[in-house]
Order: sequence, then structure tokens, then C-alpha cells
Amino acid sequence: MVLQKAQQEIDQVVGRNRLVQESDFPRLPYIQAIIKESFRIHPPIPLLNRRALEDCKIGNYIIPKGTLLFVNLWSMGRDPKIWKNPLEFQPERFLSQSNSEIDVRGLHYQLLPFGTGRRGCPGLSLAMQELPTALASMIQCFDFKVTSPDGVVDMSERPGLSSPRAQDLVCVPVARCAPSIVNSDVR
Ligand code: HEM
Repeated sequence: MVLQKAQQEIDQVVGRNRLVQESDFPRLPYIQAIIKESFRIHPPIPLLNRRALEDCKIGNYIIPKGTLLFVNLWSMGRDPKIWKNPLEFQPERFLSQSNSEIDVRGLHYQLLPFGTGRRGCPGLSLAMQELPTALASMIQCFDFKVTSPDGVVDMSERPGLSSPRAQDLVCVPVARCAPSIVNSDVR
């Protein structure tokens, strides 16, 4: 299970006596893979758009000047021509030799959660500095008990600018570390 594997990684690298911190991130490849896999299957911004400034040809398509183009990140993330078992949440795919080089900085076109080029997201560095630590500390400190009767998290989405969930996620965080680690020395 993904959550247990992530907890194991954090327990091995950081332990439970101090809170995970930014400098731990390079030693937490599974957490990095979870973030990429989440971006692949649930891109926070599912469509990029561009307007063609001049006539151009992309593949076999003639794009006339002025055309509004949409890049559908959501469907690229679920395309079986690009990803094996695309509908399965498998962070391990980013640890395999063939995919381990793929990052989110706009150079690998199969995974563009922050867009790419001159209009790519200027908040990328801030987001990628904060996100891993926020996610890793939640995983380190809590188990998450799902409250639905069947124990399954419904990941379906409804239409919307930022891939909103169809059903709210309701779960109960259960502490797995002593509260004192929040005040532990940062080394
Ligand atoms: C997980 C976090 C984030 C994701 C997934 C994300 C994603 C994106 C995407 C896909 C775009 C469009 C890029 C393109 O068209 O090529 C964008 C644009 C933008 N983002 Fe983010 N973003 C995130 C966080 C942030 C943060 C933290 C900031 C600011 C502190 C920010 C500020 C902006 C701005 C100002 C633009 C418009 C850039 C332009 O049009 O030139 N974003 N973002």
C-alpha cells in the first residue's frame, strides 16, 4: 500500500524523533514519486492554453495564425500510449530506470503539471520546495482513517478549472508520532 511504503521510507530515513525537513527530500525518492504520480493522474491544472502567433504545422496539423490551442494534461496523463496501466496509481513507475529521469520542470513533455516554456508556472520552485515537506510531514505524523463504509476513497473528479473532486475527502488523522517532534531540534 502506498501510504505504508511512504511511512516506511520516512521512518527509515528520518525516524520518529524529529520532524521531516526540506533537506531530507533528496533521500525520499518514494515521496518524490508520489508527488509526480499525483500530478500525472490528477493534474491540478488540467488544460494549458496557447494562441498561435503565426501559421505553423505541428505533426500533420496545419495551425492557422490566431488559433487558440489547448494542451490536455489530464488526458496525456491517462494515455495508454504514454503510460503503462495509466489508471492505476503506481508511484513505483517513476522509480523504474526508464522513467526515473522524468521531472516536473517542463522539459519532459509527458509530465507538464507546471506547464512549460516562457509562460510556464513561475511558482514551480516555491511549490516544489514546500509540497514535499508538507506531504512528508503529514505522512510521518499521521495515519488516515477513511470514514466511508466500504473504506474506499472515491477519487472521481467533476469538471472544473482545477480538477476538483466529485466527493469531498473525509478522513480522520490518527497520530503516529509524539506531538513533541513538532518542537524537536531542526538539524
Ligand atoms: C502545485 C502547485 C502549482 C501548480 C501545479 C501550478 C501549475 C501552473 C500551470 C499549469 C500554469 C500554466 C503554465 C503554462 O501555461 O505553461 C501556471 C501558471 C502560473 N502559476 Fe502556477 N502552479 C502551482 C503553484 C504556483 C504558485 C505557488 C504560484 C505563485 C507563488 C504560482 C503562480 C503562477 C502564475 C503567476 C502563473 C501564470 C504565469 C503566466 O501566465 O505567465 N503557481 N501554474
